[in-house]
Amino acid sequence: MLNCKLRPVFKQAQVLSAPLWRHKMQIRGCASRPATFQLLEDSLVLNYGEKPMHFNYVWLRDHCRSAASYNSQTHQRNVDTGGIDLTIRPDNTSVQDDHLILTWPGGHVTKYSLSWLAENSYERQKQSRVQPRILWNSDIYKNANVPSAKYDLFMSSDNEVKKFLQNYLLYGIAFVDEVPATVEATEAVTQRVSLIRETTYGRMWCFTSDFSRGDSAYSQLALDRHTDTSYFQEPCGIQVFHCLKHEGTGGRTLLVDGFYAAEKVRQQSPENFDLLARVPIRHEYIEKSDTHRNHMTGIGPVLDLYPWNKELYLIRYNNYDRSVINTIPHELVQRWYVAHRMLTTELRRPENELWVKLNPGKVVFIDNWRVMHGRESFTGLRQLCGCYLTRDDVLSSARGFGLQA
Ligand SMILES: C[N+](C)(C)CCCC[C@H](N)C(=O)O
Ligand SMILES: O=C(O)CCC(=O)C(=O)O
Ligand SMILES: [Fe+2]
Repeated sequence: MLNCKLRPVFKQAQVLSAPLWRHKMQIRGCASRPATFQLLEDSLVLNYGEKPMHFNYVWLRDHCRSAASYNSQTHQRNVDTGGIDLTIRPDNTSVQDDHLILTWPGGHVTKYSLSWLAENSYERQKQSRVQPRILWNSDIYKNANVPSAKYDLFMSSDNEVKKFLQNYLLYGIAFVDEVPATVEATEAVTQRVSLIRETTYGRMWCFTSDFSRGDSAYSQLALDRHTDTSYFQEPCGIQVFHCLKHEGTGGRTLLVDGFYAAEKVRQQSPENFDLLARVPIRHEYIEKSDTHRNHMTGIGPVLDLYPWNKELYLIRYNNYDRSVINTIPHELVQRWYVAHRMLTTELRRPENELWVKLNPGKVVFIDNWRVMHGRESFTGLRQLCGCYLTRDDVLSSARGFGLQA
């Protein structure tokens, strides 16, 4: 938050393109910070805090929070945006008691608190992260000693769920221990935080190395680090695993923070990072058997970034399911492979690998938009159950607890 004691420096003259006309007004109340504004052709510039903020007039009318314009019970807009004159400008503008007051042609009055405007400005959004995270390699994660939730408390205490979600948001993985080794208990655990996302694999799924589906997951083979359902237009947000039984050797789970690796690429080569973020590729899942017919494709870049602040929010990385590359013009293909190799090199550094044996009782939640999973080959009977969760509902639960998500 901006601090009252910090007096902002007013340098707007250099930053602004020549205004048609100017109106400056400075308010110095006891509790208020000084605020000045200028009226440009299509926007108002507010100096309140460190950097000038620009508010377009149509935007200001569109975001009016008066009872006529906005239903604060339902948090929904009443204003018909399609009916706002695109050349609208306020007839009168003033700052009083930490509020910006605009009178529009026709007499409608809009009153914004300056802190609301600052909070909701593009300039603020551009500087801030949507999701605070702690990026990790194996040592960072282990040294953080992140506690696992315990089943009993997790099922009865909302505060326990809150702590769990906080860890999940920060690290992209979180564990619940002492869960009864049943599908029902696993399902009950997931329902403390979200809704299950049903897919072609089922709602709650239980699988073993029986080749019941046309996918290498249903074998005893090792699986390299990857994200799941990269062939969905929106890959599943969260994956939950619970190993109900393993009578044999091997089968440890590999976890790698894809964002840690991607940020290493960003530091070493912004060009490679940019290429991975810009070039769309396709993933696919084709299954043709007597019992299952599926053909899914999803198209998107390896790295998805928020356009306004370049924050990474999703990684698609699955060498098994990556489909024919025909979305990259020939002059970029070689460069794309070089960039992809740099990411692969980072993802494969042994120090970035977190290996865990999922024994019965331990349920892991994995952010499938961030953290890659894989497994070691194994022998014997190994039964895993789990599900995918809808990301929107996990984040909604987190926000319900007041967490930033
Ligand atoms: C988890 N479960 C066994 C149900 C499905 C596995 C899907 C595997 C697929 N290759 C992918 O990466 O999406
Ligand atoms: O068997 C495992 O541990 C995980 C396999 C896998 O990658 C998956 O089911 O998505
Ligand atoms: Fe997988």
